[in-house]
Amino acid sequence: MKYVSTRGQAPTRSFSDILLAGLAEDGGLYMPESWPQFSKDEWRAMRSLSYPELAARIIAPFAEDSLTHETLSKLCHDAYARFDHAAIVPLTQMEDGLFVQELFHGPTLAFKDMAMQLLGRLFDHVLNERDERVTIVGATSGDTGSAAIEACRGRERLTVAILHPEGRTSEVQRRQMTTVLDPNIHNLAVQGTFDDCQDLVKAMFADLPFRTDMHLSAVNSINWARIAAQIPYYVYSALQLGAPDREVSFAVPTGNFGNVLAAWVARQMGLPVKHLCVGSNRNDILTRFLHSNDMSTRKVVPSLSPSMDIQVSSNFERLLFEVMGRDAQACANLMTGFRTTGKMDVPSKAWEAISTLFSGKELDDAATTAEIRSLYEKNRYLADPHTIIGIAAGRAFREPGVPMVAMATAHPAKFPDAMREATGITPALPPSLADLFEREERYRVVSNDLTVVEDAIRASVLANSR
Ligand SMILES: Cc1ncc(COP(=O)(O)O)c(C=O)c1O
Ligand SMILES: N[C@@H](CCOP(=O)(O)O)C(=O)O
Repeated sequence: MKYVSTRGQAPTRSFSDILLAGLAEDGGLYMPESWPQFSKDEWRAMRSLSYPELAARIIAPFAEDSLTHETLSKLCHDAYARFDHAAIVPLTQMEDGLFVQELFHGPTLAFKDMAMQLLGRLFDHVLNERDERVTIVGATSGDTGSAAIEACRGRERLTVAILHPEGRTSEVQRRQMTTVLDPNIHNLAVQGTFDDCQDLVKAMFADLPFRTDMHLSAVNSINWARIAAQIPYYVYSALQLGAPDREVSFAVPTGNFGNVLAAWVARQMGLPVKHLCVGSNRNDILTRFLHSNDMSTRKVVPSLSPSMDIQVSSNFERLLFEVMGRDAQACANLMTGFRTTGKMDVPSKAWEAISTLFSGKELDDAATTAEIRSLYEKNRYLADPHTIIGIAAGRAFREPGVPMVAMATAHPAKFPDAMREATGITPALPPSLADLFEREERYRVVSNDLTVVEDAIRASVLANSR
């Protein structure tokens, strides 16, 4: 499979090239040239596969120019060996027609492990083959950072610098990042929001001398490999619920739009996905857009679901590119306009195509707490403040005869204060993290300034190469 940029001004590349490149040189996001297709019989045959085998089968067509099936299969088996549930992504019925799929059984207790455990191994494999090293820069609102750090710690060919917004993650999330003291891991607490961190990452990629010097690479969902590795769990639950002989819908709590985009990709590949429902907190740019074509940024408000405190959803660009008939120039114009004005005038035809398939529901903090409490009282199920937003969205748009699967994106123990407030229960961290609050922390506070951040990263790379 070859990959093209959504902005049309970067060279077409292979899977391993885009794995290492992360963001295209023209500022665009890489997309596969075409969508791999599976026939109904091929989907049916996947029902008997274990999760790692299914993941290898789904990802293979995206990576066939770079990895043999045997290599990919081995990497998938290794990646999911560390998960603490036999099913990897267990599916539970919550109510009539409403299911919850748990994606948080990996080492850092959030759905990011699903892709990141594979990504760390893919980086290692490709860099060993090429005898190269890279510097990974990532932005996190709480979960991507710890998942990336856990997947990349101690890997010789990787230096990792993760930017998080100072004081805007939960304490558990921060400590999961800052207590990892391996010499190749560097945490920067930026005095700003997640959107500032993401802007800094994109600005580092746009600074070509810095990008080339540092051999920059990305672990955020701007990296296509992240999206590819998030597709299999949608396939897994759809097959369990009767696909390809029955339609299924998904509900996903949304921030950077990477998770739900993977569900949309599964649909592009022929999986019968009827509807995609996204949930947001008060930072509701995406749900506002779906309701009324209002894609305008507002000030980010801290919420009980900090990982979704995002205004600029990177992956929306990929969807836009596709629904505008892959017109890269039109896509580039819209993205440049959005960056300068904070408002995007999505053509009405594109908006209609998107809002026919996607629906959105917003929950403020009070509603989030009430929903956590009510689900616990009815089902004795503890849903974290992100997951509950997806469940509420799924419930709102459920249709008779079409199973709705809501994605449980984080373990409730990552957000103890919110859980205690809603239910009176403080969920325990698993034994691997039981001493998290006694561990030493290491991070550096930096201003929201490109030069300051680049200098800090240069120093980290130098220190790691000694
Ligand atoms: C727990 C949790 N839920 C939901 C989201 C939103 O996912 P996405 O950014 O892929 O839309 C995130 C952050 O990405 C998260 O960490
Ligand atoms: N919510 C995310 C934000 C970054 O998202 P990504 O999927 O693009 O890495 C986080 O937890 O950091």
